Amino acid sequence: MHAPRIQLGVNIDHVATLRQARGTRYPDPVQAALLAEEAGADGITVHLREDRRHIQERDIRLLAETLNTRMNLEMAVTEAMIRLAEEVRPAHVCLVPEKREELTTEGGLDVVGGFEAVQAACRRLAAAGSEVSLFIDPEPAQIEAAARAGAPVIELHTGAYAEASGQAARDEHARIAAATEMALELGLTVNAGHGLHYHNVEAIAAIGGIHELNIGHAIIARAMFVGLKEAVAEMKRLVIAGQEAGLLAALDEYDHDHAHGHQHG
Ligand SMILES: CC(=O)[C@@H](O)[C@H](O)COP(=O)(O)O
Ligand SMILES: NCC(=O)COP(=O)(O)O
Repeated sequence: MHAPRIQLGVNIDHVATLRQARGTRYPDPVQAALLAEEAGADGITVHLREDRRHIQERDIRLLAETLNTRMNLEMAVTEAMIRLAEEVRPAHVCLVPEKREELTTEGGLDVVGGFEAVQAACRRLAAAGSEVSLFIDPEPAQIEAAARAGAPVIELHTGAYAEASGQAARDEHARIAAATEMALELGLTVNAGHGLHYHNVEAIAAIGGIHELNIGHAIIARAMFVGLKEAVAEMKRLVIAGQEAGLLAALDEYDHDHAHGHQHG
């Protein structure tokens, strides 16, 4: 059973968090991005927040000129952010919700409630050459609206899964797996992210059909102790191992069903 190798997008926001803590030039997120690429990152994700708490416009412009892989620019659905993306033209733009008082992204984008604005943003950003993804909760209504809005990609919010444990975590995992299956049937590319770390990532990577995982906070935290390149390489090994385990499980299930006469569509 062959599947395209799952991709790892490394989010470098929190390198910038450390820089902004003192207003110094270091650590430079651009340097971090190039090191992450050397360690195997398939892309670099950056969230330009309206309150500029970490990533700055300067970072975005320099990354656009220096990355060897591809930039995934996360941003709110605002006129200012859309105009910046139309100017910078990143390979990918991920539309995310933003509340100034939030510690981190709390929920998925409400595509259903803000359909016209999201659809218009998808059109403008696609016209500028960016591939648009919508950061949404694993909810059927939001997935259907995302497809209708014209986004070719969704990123499933894994925050609830990451915060849960025991049966609740298993339930959230099943919710993400079902959302992935529904989205694939609608022809969407499915990414996932938020709150993933070294102990919960493999189960998400094992979900069949997931194209990319975007992971940041846990990698940057690990880098404090092992260095950024090792932290990225370790996460990439886990993500690939997770996908392989998922493929093997699917193959075992196929062989079992086949041996017992179940026909597959
Ligand atoms: C959308 C998402 O889940 C993250 O990529 C986002 O960047 C979180 O915001 P902070 O990076 O500010 O925690
Ligand atoms: N979209 C998720 C992302 O880019 C990274 O989220 P996190 O790993 O920092 O929680």
